[in-house]
Amino acid sequence: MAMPESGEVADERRGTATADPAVAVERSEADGGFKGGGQQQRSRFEAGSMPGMFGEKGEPSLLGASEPGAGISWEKGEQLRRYAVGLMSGTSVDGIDAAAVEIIGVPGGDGGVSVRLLAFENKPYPADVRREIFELFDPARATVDRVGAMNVRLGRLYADAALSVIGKAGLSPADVSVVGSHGQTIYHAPEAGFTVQIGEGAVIAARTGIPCVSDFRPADLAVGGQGAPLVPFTEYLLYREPDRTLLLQNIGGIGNVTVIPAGCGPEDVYAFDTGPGNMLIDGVASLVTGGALAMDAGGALAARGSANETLLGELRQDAYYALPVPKSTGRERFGADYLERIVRRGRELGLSDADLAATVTRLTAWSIGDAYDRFIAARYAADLMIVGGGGSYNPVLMRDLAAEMAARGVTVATQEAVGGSSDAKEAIAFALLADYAMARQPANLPAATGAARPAVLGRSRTEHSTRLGLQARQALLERGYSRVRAQ
Ligand SMILES: Nc1ncnc2c1ncn2[C@@H]1O[C@H](COP(=O)(O)OP(=O)(O)OP(=O)(O)O)[C@@H](O)[C@H]1O
Ligand SMILES: CC(=O)N[C@H]1[C@@H]2OC[C@@H](O2)[C@@H](O)[C@@H]1O[C@H](C)C(=O)O
Repeated sequence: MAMPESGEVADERRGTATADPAVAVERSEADGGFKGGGQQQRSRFEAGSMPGMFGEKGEPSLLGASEPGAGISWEKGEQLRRYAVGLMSGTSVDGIDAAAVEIIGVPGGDGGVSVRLLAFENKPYPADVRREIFELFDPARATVDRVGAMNVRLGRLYADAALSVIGKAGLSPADVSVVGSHGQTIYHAPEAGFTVQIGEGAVIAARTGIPCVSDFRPADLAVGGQGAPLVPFTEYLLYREPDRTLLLQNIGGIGNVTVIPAGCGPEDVYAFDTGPGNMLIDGVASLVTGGALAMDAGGALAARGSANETLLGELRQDAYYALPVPKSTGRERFGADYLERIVRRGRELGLSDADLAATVTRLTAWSIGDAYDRFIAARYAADLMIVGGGGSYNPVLMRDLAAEMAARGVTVATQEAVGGSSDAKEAIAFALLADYAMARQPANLPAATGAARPAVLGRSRTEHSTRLGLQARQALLERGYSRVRAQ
């Protein structure tokens, strides 16, 4: 989605936000940052990890006091403060979300970590890039030469997005300890043990001079997980509360929910993909306008139609909804072919464009309520559902979702309403996941992905010729980041 500059958005939203002090997400007055709450709970991941990483209070540091330019600043006895960039390109293929953040705390340490958003940007993909990515979703057209070329082209675009958001945050590349880049998923086949994200990390590292962590998902797949969803680990770190059970619902191309029980440890958190998010809504908007619209902006099309119960009844029968959790999905199931079948059937039933849009919008909302009934309600009564992702900007979808969840006694709020950012959340998550990767700390949640055990995620690329990038990495290594925990 083509978003305005983050500062403007944040300011505008701040005016309308109904900050809920009970939610464990604090927004900095200055810049819309996040700070993790509930960090007092010790966890399996945290307990005893990397003791003495920063020395006892007052002990001389390895590198002395704050070192501007080393990517971090650190004073005696203080916790490590560093800057990181997170890049996310989701299944909607709308572009690159880039977040520059400040991170304080020890990954995997007792005190937890806090993250503050410094700047956010969304860089829409050039039209030809978006078009070609859609072609690469078709395995027959995703030939090695095309995938290889796009891998490098995206690497360059990601690097430029990172440099841009770094500038916007008032930082220079030398200040940044790591870029975490999710990449663009072009195929996701967890049942076959693989997933493919492209956007070459080596290119990002070379072009920015900053170490880059990419390819987060394969390490989880390698230990039996789905490789998705990965954001729940960061949601556990940043959102958990002692007294309320939260559902964090993302509505991107695909919908996914994270269940964060009141007072939970990491082993209690679970998550799964609920089904299509905006994917079908975008698809209908595009199909009925001959490609002129990439989304149903403001839910305008759906608002003019009505959901058709016959078609809905048929779509609800899709086997995905009943599959046991953990589970993840993508365009392989809910992509172009599925959409064409829906539109064909809708036409048979005499539906207008607007009715089709209203029907797939209602289906997305229904799938989230249905997932609650099947996989959550018997275990936890949720206090609040916090919705992020671009779907939260679709008022028709939000209306339908609020109705679904009200029937189940669950209040629905947007990320903005609790001081977060629907746009920036996943990019922030990949900055934090990269920070954990640099610290060689596990960052998957086995209960979310189905992995047999925690795994250190990501593939690191370092630009060795860049003195400051290397220096930043050295500084992290010297503080114990090289310790690999037994798995
Ligand atoms: N103003 C708006 N009105 C309606 N829909 C919107 C609006 N803004 C964004 N969206 C929807 O949000 C989508 C983008 O959401 P988002 O960026 O969260 O997805 P993503 O990160 O690509 O997906 P995923 O989380 O599945 O990887 C758009 O494709 C569109 O459907
Ligand atoms: C394979 C893949 O890219 N999956 C995405 C997708 O988009 C939403 C949902 O499906 C989620 O499972 C995941 O992304 C988020 C960022 C995650 O890993 O948490």
